[in-house]
Amino acid sequence: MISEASHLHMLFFPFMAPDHMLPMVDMAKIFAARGICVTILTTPANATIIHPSIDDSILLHIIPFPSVEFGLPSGCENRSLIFGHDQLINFFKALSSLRHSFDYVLRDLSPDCVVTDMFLPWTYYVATERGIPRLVFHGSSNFAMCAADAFERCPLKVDKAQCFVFPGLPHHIEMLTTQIMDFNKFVGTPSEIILETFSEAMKVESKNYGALMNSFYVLEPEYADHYREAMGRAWNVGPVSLCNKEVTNKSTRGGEYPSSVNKCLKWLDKRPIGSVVYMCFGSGSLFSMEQLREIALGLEESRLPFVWVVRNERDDWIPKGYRERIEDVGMVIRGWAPQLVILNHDAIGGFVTHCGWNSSLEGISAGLPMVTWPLYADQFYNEKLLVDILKVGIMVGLKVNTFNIEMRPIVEAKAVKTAIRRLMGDGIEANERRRRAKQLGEMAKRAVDKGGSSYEETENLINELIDRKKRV
Ligand SMILES: O=c1ccn([C@@H]2O[C@H](COP(=O)(O)OP(=O)(O)O[C@H]3O[C@H](CO)[C@@H](O)[C@H](O)[C@H]3O)[C@@H](O)[C@H]2O)c(=O)[nH]1
Repeated sequence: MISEASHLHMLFFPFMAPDHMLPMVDMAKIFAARGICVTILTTPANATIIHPSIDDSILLHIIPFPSVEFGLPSGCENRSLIFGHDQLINFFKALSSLRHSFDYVLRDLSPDCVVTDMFLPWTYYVATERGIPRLVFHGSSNFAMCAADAFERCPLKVDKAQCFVFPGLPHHIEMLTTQIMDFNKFVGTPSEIILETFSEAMKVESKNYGALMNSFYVLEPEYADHYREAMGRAWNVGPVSLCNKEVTNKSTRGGEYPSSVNKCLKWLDKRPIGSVVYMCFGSGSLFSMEQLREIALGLEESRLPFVWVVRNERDDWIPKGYRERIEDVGMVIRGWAPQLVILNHDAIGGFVTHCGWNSSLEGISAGLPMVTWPLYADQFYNEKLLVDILKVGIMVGLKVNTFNIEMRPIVEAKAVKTAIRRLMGDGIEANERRRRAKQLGEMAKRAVDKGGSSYEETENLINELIDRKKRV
């Protein structure tokens, strides 16, 4: 039946932010590689980021983005360029105004289905009015989705309680209330726009055709099942980043081939296998100067080789004489790092991550044990999965889920050093963690290979859509 795939047309419309665009473009590539006719819908500035990472098998359809009309600087079309609440509100308003353009695109291209981001809930209504099924992409793990759902449904949320036990989940999961992402805290604050978008997304959640998950069944089987029982149909087609096989694919994933790739590879090639720690906190996480200084000292005191990605632009956190002292052991990358290239280099032996879902899954796919350092959003859920369920993580011990840099307790250099040394050590505990991580990495690769669970789930969805197309 898959030979009929070329007649099927899927339209992908990612939310414009690196953490959502990267996996959705990977997903689009996975379906294109199976012979589906795939179009990615985006705006001019985002098209220049996506273009280097796709080939002719995928069409890019570009619609204008009304930045200036909504009080944003010209060309400001991606959440990574948004500063402050006013801009965030304007960005979401500008996004909603794309409704009409989206409708015209559906009219002109008549795709057989659309895959759109959860942050674009209005796409459900537009697609439904045109009789086109909408698949949603959330960007989170099954575990995080189920935990968030259990929390939202629970009438017994008590603000002052220290601990929250998630009702109805397959495992006994408890977390400090301060670690839970509670959108209700946004009521009456400038971040209310996120709560509104989230509420809109939840309204259509059970009406969607289903969800495309960037995960694989055997990673979190109880939660993949629980998601389907509690929230709706879903296809686990990941880890999607594994579709980037060559170094060039891995490096152009965030846009142009970054200049740091060759420098990084040269540096890593000189290190022994499994000896280097890689530390990165995702596409948008910034730290206070004090925290950066503590990290810098902790890395240095660990006496282990490291690659550390720093997104802050200021550099007054750099301790005196630091650059010279670490010259032979450490590499600090400012801005954007070729993460997939680094994680999959033999020299890397451990990953310090903020537990964004993409990074968590990329670490799993690379077979690496991790130090977990969650900051906000779903990251504390992902930490639970990595540490308590999969047992491949060591917590650094953060207890407050907050976007506010100043509200975060400081992790001191000594704690950074201790966590890293435990991660990279060669005692029984560290070796066991390493063994499990390696095993998960192999499972991830098997899942996306022919006959694996993600390969099969992708095929099942394609066949179902082909059947549907024949019926309508
Ligand atoms: O220098 C960098 C930094 C990031 N990345 C890539 O960017 C993505 C980052 O995604 P993620 O690890 O999920 O982190 P965030 O950017 O922080 O992601 C946001 O979106 C995720 C998916 O919804 C959530 O799980 C997180 O909590 C939320 O912060 C990954 O693919 C990385 O490989 C790079 O390639 N180079």
